[in-house]
Parts: sequence; C-alpha cells; structure tokens
Amino acid sequence: MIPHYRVVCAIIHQQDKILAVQRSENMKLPLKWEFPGGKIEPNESEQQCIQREIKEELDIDIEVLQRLNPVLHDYPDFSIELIPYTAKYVGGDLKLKEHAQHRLLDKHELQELDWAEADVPIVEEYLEV
Ligand SMILES: Nc1nc2c([nH]c(=O)n2[C@@H]2O[C@H](COP(=O)(O)OP(=O)(O)OP(=O)(O)O)[C@@H](O)[C@H]2O)c(=O)[nH]1
Repeated sequence: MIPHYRVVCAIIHQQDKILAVQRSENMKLPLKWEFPGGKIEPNESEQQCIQREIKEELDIDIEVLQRLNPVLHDYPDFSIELIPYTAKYVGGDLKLKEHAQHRLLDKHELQELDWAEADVPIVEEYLEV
C-alpha cells in the first residue's frame, strides 16, 4: 500500500499578490512550486495545521479565510488529499526554512509556474473564483 497523506495548504494574499514557494532539490517533488502547508498531525484541526505549518516554514502570521475544494491526487509513490485555504498575510518577516525560493505573484502569473501536479486544479479553481 502506498502512503496517503492529508495535507493543508494556504493561498496567502499579501496586498494584491499571492505567495508561492518552490520545493528544494532535496524534498519530494523537487523544484516544484506549491502553496505552503503540510501534513495534518493526529488530533489537529485543518486550521491549526495551517497556522503551525506557516509559522514553521515561513515564520509569518496569517489569518485563515476560506476553505476551497480539496483535491485527491495519486503520485506514483504516495497519494494525497490536498485541502486549500485562502489566507491573508498579517505580519512578520518571511524567512524560508525549507523551500528553495518564494515569489509574490499577480493572479494572472500563477499559471506560469511549474506546479506540483496536485496543485494544478487548485490554481485553476482559484482563478475562476
Ligand atoms: N505543503 C504542500 N505540499 C504539497 C502541495 N502539493 C503537493 O503535492 N504537496 C505534497 O504533499 C506532501 C506533504 O507535504 P509536506 O510539506 O508535509 O511534506 P514534507 O515537507 O514532509 O515532505 P518530505 O516527506 O519530503 O519531508 C509533500 O510530499 C508534497 O509534495 C502543496 O501545495 N503544499
């Protein structure tokens, strides 16, 4: 059986821009772009998970806004349920703890990135909102 993960990610707005982060070479899905987030731990709510992961990975504070539709995706060696939330940047200086780089993008630039496959439908749905 391949592992299945429940992963929460945040589409974070900072003024008119949206934050995207690039996975580093030594992570799974190397150099793919994603929304920051991570696996839900036991006894943790989705909202607690996203707050914790954003603090750990980026050291910024966010306000969680709206849950969007989850995506089920099968990668060759694991499967995920990826649950996106929109969120607003509230404060703190962004420090990348795990990722290779970050970009703040206009909405129309999002589709230019090489997204992790599970994120593609999320970007598409977000652009329709
Ligand atoms: N955080 C996040 N993970 C995503 C996204 N899209 C996507 O396929 N994933 C996958 O979901 C998995 C879980 O995320 P994670 O951020 O906790 O993974 P991790 O650092 O523990 O990876 P690792 O197992 O290599 O240490 C990762 O393998 C990642 O590739 C996304 O938009 N955000």
